[in-house]
Amino acid sequence: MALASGVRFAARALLRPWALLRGTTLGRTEPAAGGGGDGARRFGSQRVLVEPDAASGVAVMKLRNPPVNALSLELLTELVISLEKLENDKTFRGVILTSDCPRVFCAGLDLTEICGRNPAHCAEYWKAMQELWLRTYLSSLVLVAAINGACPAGGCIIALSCDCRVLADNPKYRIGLNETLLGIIAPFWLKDTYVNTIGHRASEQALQLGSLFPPAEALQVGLVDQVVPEDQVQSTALSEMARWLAVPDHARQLTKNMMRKATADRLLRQRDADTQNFVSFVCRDSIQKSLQAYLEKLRQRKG
Ligand SMILES: CCCCCC/C=C/CC(=O)SCCNC(=O)CCNC(=O)[C@H](O)C(C)(C)COP(=O)(O)OP(=O)(O)OC[C@H]1O[C@@H](n2cnc3c(N)ncnc32)[C@H](O)[C@@H]1OP(=O)(O)O
Repeated sequence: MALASGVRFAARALLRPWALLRGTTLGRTEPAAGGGGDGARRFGSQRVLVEPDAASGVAVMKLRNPPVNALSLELLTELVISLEKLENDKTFRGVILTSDCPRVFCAGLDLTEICGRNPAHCAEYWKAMQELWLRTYLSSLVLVAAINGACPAGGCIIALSCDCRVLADNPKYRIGLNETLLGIIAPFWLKDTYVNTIGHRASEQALQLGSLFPPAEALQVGLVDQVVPEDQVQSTALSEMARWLAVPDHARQLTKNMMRKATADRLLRQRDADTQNFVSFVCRDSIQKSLQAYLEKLRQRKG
């Protein structure tokens, strides 16, 4: 597919600077605990743990960037590489995306990547964020999000880019796009992803209010597909996966592409402008002050 190869090309161009991966050990393979054959070997990188099961064709991909899985440049890059590796291996048809950090699925953008940084760094960072979204949103694999913790902002977008979402039933595990509460604005492709999932009116309200939905409300508004007790998140994600994998791949993939291509194309057409817009916005003094104040509040909230 032209679009897929375009995205792959862009990813390669983006990912060529390997120096980016400070201290990563990409491609490392090690036996899973208690594991034996190939199907039980896990691989991944410092911040993304991949547990592949060749027999079922499903891999579990765990985010492990403690304490809160903030989307640092390294984590974004490692996620894209891990996903590409699985997509290129015909053994795999599905990925369950989950967190290795207790109580948090993903805290969204790593605010330290855009606070007090120069415009070039902010641009590089935003391109990596765009790339991860394009990759997940258009992935040929079935992606199921097993949301085992809080899931604000960029974390929510990663979950919404999956095909299906299972959320643990814990009132602290809220999900949504809360950008306005930080004094920032969700870019159009985050908004589009929201609208495609929960509809225009619900998005209009939730985006303006910066709503973070607790599980029952998230289910009601359609942000997640199932809410289950915490100890059943993984098994429910596997059952969901089986349901999706029962459909022939080619028909499901073409249908997914038909549903999502226009939204992705919109970003692909104006990627540079979106990057420039992001950089000039976050580098404003007033926005830097808001972000600093928000980070400070997060730090003080502790304990
Ligand atoms: C055209 C303009 C376009 C702009 C587009 C911008 C798009 C933005 C999308 C985003 O993703 S913005 C980021 C929004 N994220 C949040 O608001 C989440 C903030 N975090 C939390 O609410 C909580 O941390 C949590 C995720 C609910 C977890 O709570 P918990 O009590 O378990 O941990 P904390 O004690 O709060 O945090 C631990 C530690 O981590 C730091 N931290 C938390 N979130 C972030 C983050 N997003 N980036 C960087 N650092 C973060 C926090 O400050 C603590 O640090 P410390 O040094 O240990 O005190």
